[in-house]
Amino acid sequence: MSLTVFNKYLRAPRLERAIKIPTVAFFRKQLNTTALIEFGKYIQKVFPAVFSTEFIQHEVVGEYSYLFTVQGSDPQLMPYMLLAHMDVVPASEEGWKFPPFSAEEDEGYIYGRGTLDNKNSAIGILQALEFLLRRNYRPRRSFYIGIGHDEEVSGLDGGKQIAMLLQARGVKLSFLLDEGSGILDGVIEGIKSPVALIAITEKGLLTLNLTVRSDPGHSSAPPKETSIGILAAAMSRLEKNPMPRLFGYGPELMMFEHLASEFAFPLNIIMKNLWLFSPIVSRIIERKPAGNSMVRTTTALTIFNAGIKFNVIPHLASAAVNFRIHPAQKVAEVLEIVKDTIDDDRVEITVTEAFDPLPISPWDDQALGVQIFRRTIMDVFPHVSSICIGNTDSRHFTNLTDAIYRFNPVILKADDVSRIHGWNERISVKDYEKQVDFLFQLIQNCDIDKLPKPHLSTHEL
Ligand SMILES: CCCCCCCC/C=C\CCCCCCCC(=O)N[C@@H](CCSC)C(=O)O
Ligand SMILES: [Zn+2]
Ligand SMILES: [Zn+2]
Repeated sequence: MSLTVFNKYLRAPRLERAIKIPTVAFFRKQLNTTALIEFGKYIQKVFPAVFSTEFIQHEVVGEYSYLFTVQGSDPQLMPYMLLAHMDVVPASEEGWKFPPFSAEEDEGYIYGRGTLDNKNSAIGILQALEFLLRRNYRPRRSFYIGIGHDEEVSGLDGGKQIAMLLQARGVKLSFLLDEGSGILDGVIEGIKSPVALIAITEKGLLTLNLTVRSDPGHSSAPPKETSIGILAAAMSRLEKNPMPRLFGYGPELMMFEHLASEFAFPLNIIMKNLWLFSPIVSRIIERKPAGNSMVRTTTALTIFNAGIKFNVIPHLASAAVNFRIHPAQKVAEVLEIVKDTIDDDRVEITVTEAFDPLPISPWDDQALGVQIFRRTIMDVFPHVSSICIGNTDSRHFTNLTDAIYRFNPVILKADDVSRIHGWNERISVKDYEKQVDFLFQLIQNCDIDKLPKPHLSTHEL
């Protein structure tokens, strides 16, 4: 059942009102809890059927996160899970066309923090379910919905607690769908038509704190080197010496091979023969930030702190560097390279957070999740497997399933990727309604007895 005519329950105003609630997460334990509470009240108000249907249980986990258990009518079918988060990264008004929590609509776009990451999924999932319930739909297959409250600051108190609760209950999932990729339109140079990339793994992460201590003193008689100068030099070395190219050593190889037929001649031949051309291809792809993130472990200098007054030499300078680890590398190896690159004992290096790249989810035609996604997006976009360049709450669920997929059915154009965590994050009203439609259909497709026979290759879809 496709939604050609949108019902009022599927339209965007519910997302707009959710965007206006500033559920900002600054650091772990530094969350706008007033807004998180308001968000909880808001979803109860606008999704009454979700909260009152007798076969749906809702629980508040870790004070602000939500877990919904939708009891299907057939207990023989293995459940699945839809995951999203309500928290957002901070946004200052500077640089935005409209204030980031205004949800202003302009030329068909809703502007605001969380429109892509990730209130579009949180509200979209609940909105699709609310609509199904109002049509008296009772799912056959049970499923869980997790709406985390601290994904942007690690997910340890929200998403992870949900995962632990389900694990303690002995739950096993047939698959899990989270944010983390999208339908790319003009993002990959050389491909004209939109492609739906479903991320089957997720990069690892390493955040380091760098500290330099030196003697404080009067700025009128400065030493040759200060804590700021030493630290700045170390940071600059890290930025000027990117991590090695690893293109072709992870699932991105498969992704580009799958995509080969979407490229025009001669790129299609080149992409089909990456065993030979990957050194050249990686040099082309790395020129843009999103492409670079596919090619290597990325290095991002994100925090720099030092000094209190213009005429005081500071004792302490500290900074943070955030690495996103390519699937072919591990934390330990990245740390070794960092130490060699900095090569200065005066720079104290401490690990703030670290985890290796996530396991690769099944991508064969037999995997239920794959069949469902094929079915749900088949008529609209070709799809291929990919890597999620950011991190998601789904990484806390590896004990519940090996089939974790990261995909938002939202069209991302070339300039959209930088809007995520950046200025002018936005979603078109049309795209949001399509996302709800996708979720509405996906829930129903999970109940189909026999899914269509898989196609042999992705470009046939
Ligand atoms: C050849 C070019 C290919 C380019 C592919 C780019 C695909 C981009 C598609 C979507 C954007 C990625 C969004 C990732 C979602 C990340 C969610 C998030 O922000 N998570 C936080 C978690 C912090 S706790 C570790 C994060 O910082 O990653
Ligand atoms: Zn997110
Ligand atoms: Zn994010």
